[in-house]
Amino acid sequence: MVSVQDVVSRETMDRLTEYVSILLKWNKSINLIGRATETDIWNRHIADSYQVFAHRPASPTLWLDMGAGGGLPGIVIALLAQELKNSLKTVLIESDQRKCVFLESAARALDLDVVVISQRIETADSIGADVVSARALAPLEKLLALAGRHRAEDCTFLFPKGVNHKAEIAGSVNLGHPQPDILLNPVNRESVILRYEFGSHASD
Ligand SMILES: C[S@@+](CC[C@H](N)C(=O)[O-])C[C@H]1O[C@@H](n2cnc3c(N)ncnc32)[C@H](O)[C@@H]1O
Repeated sequence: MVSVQDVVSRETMDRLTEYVSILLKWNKSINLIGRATETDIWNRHIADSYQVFAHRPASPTLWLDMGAGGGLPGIVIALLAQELKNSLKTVLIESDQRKCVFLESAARALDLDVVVISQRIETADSIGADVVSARALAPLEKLLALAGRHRAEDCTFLFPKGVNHKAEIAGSVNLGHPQPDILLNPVNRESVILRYEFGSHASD
């Protein structure tokens, strides 16, 4: 099993620990993560989010996480990016206003370069992101349509998906979408990360 502790600095680990503590505190009043997953939060949520970050393209500048919920993976990505000291801005779109209050509060407490947009993805102004992620948001065809309106010409999509990913991919390919790379997720053998690359990202 991959342990986040083994791959990030002590300082980043402390900041992740602070995020976990804020998330668990707010989870008492807002449903940010399933109660049953609280005791396994490092594996089920933090390490799982780390896997999305691990598959980023070279030097991303604007990362959009759609349906950010409690900041998984968006807040974790913004935290991990600080360690690399490259200037990544992270945009989180979330339609639930209470979750947006949480996201803004967590980003402030952790001093992160994060913009929270409290709107539906379908109606938000186009972001022009060079990375778009979404975890547990929607079926693949819908994700592709939502991400498509927010991407820059050169862009990478990273979508964690579960056991039904093969059927979802087949359905989307039938509708004319490209075949994604299927990246194994060492944290959870039943899940994968689907990667789509466009423009210059396709030739990286
Ligand atoms: C199942 S939760 C997943 C949250 C987080 N990504 C995670 O993995 O824990 C889906 C989130 O997407 C938000 N959401 C659903 N449809 C949306 C839309 N059309 N625009 C913006 N947010 C949306 C919901 O409010 C919810 O917080």
